[in-house]
Amino acid sequence: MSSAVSRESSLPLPSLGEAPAPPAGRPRLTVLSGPSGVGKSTVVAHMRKAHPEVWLSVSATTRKPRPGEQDGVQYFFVDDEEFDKLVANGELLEWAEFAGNRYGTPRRAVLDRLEAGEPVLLEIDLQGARQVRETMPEAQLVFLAPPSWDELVRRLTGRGTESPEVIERRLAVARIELAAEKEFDETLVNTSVEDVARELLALLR
Ligand SMILES: Nc1ncnc2c1ncn2[C@@H]1O[C@H](COP(=O)(O)OP(=O)(O)OP(=O)(O)O)[C@@H](O)[C@H]1O
Ligand SMILES: Nc1nc2c(ncn2[C@@H]2O[C@H](COP(=O)(O)O)[C@@H](O)[C@H]2O)c(=O)[nH]1
Repeated sequence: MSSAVSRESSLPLPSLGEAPAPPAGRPRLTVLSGPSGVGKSTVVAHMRKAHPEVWLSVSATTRKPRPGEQDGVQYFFVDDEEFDKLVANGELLEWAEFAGNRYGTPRRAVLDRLEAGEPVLLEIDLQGARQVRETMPEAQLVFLAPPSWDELVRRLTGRGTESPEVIERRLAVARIELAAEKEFDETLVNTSVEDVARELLALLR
């Protein structure tokens, strides 16, 4: 995306508290992906503040916790050996290496929720989204896009959680992820956290 490109969000919807009830039928697995720093966690946290019933899978990762992150809340923080075991034992629904660390979705918790008839939300990278598409083609894939490339760089840098080297690495991956937007069923543009949270909630239901 060129720095000159600016994008607007496109799905006019009711307020966050007024989303329609889910239709009867099959529970849905929804994957939310998008480049690092676009605002996935921010949007999901905003939505879940108003709707704590929305179940979000907690991934396992070999990444070190950032200040304030707690084991079992943002992630299950594991070492390389533990991650190897999760993979070897088939305990991950999908997994990927992203910018030097590994991340994976614990399979059992997701399947339990789906079997109980509850919708499931995964916040994962492009490689993981592609794996889910292969193994669970009924899943809904949602891409969160930045309003512009410059804004993405601003957000990732402004978050202040990564070194300049890691930011460069994540931005290199971001170019690949942005080029894959067409693989997704829906695109939401994160101009306003409030608006996108509402749009995402409507897609989940
Ligand atoms: N709509 C928005 N407008 C301005 N800033 C935003 C918006 N959404 C998120 N941000 C900010 O952008 C930064 C990155 O957001 P966040 O950590 O949620 O991104 P992410 O997509 O989850 O990143 P990662 O994939 O690296 O985990 C945060 O500082 C957040 O406050
Ligand atoms: N394939 C997977 N990707 C995941 C998973 N959990 C998180 N992620 C993605 O990793 C990057 C980096 O996350 P960060 O917390 O270190 O900034 C981001 O795109 C996440 O969405 C997972 O289980 N599988």
